[in-house]
Amino acid sequence: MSKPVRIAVTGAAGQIGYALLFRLASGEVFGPDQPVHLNLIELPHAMDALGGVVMELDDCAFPTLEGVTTADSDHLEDGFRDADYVMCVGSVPRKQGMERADLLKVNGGIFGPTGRAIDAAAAENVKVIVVGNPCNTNCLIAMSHAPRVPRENWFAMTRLDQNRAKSQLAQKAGVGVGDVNSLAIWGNHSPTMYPDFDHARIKGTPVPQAISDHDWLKGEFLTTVQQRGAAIIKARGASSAASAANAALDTLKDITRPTPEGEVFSAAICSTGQYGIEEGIMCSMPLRTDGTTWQVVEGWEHDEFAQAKIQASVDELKSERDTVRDLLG
Ligand SMILES: NC(=O)c1ccc[n+]([C@@H]2O[C@H](COP(=O)([O-])OP(=O)(O)OC[C@H]3O[C@@H](n4cnc5c(N)ncnc54)[C@H](O)[C@@H]3O)[C@@H](O)[C@H]2O)c1
Ligand SMILES: O=C(O)C[C@H](O)C(=O)O
Repeated sequence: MSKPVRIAVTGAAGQIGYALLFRLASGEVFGPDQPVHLNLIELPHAMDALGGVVMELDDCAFPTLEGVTTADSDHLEDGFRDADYVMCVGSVPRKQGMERADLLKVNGGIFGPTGRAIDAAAAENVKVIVVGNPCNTNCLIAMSHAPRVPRENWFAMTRLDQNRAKSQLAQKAGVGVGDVNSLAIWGNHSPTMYPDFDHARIKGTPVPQAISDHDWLKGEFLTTVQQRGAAIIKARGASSAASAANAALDTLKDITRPTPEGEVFSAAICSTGQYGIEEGIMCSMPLRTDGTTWQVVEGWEHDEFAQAKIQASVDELKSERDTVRDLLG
């Protein structure tokens, strides 16, 4: 049996964790012939609950699950040891009436210790996906405490927003979601995010030609995607979990498999100045990869409307970064 891929998941006993772990263990991401080892991390008081999740993982009898290691948040290095991938879910979700940025006060302090422990214990080429909100800025915090880990190995999750935008466009156009391609999310995982409909395609046709209702594109479409998280909290009484876990798995697939022709994937990455976006902020952009090395898709042109929307989200990211200066390494 080949060497297992080791995936660490923080917050493993939470809602998203419960929707995520069994799919990871089943071989969905790395295939039926690639064993996986799960490193599961939780708060001390949640370790018993995590033990129950581990029992259920055992009881699924997944041939691809080589083993499980558990650690509490007082022993983070044990939890991240030799991890090839880290999925940082562990954090507090918002309640109705809150913005994700309001979570910085309660969640921001998690990600400095997380970054230091990843730096100390994870595998040499570890790749980190931050889900915990506000995910862009939490990722920036963790990354700033992990100088050993290349900047290009850090991702904050905006794939849920991409999935949401594709679904809305497909429904509006009366097509299957698989007919919608090249939809990228720019900026912050917040109400300022910009789903870039200009560069998306429906059955190969640019969206502004496939959907003639441009007022809808510039209005209800944007606000539906931007406010979807809050809408789900209002409807469910809890924040998204299964769709978030699905997007986390999509992100793991996105960064480990070649991007199909005509497609892009969205994740917030550490800007190196692409599109004039200030270096060093974690900004969602259109990406493509050969399965090993990713690039930002260059050369997309934006009209004034799009430029203003993207700039507003970039400005918000800069403001959040300034807010957490004391938490940065
Ligand atoms: N980026 C996205 O698109 C997206 C989508 C959905 C949810 N989220 C965010 O994901 C996070 C988790 O959401 P959830 O619904 O799973 O919440 P949850 O409360 O159900 O689970 C969170 C788990 O994290 C654990 N935890 C808290 N602090 C921890 C720490 N320091 N170390 C390890 N574990 C810790 C808790 O014990 C809990 O079990 C929230 O911040 C939420 O806002 C992001
Ligand atoms: O909106 C939230 O707080 C949860 C998550 O970020 C989402 O987009 O569903």
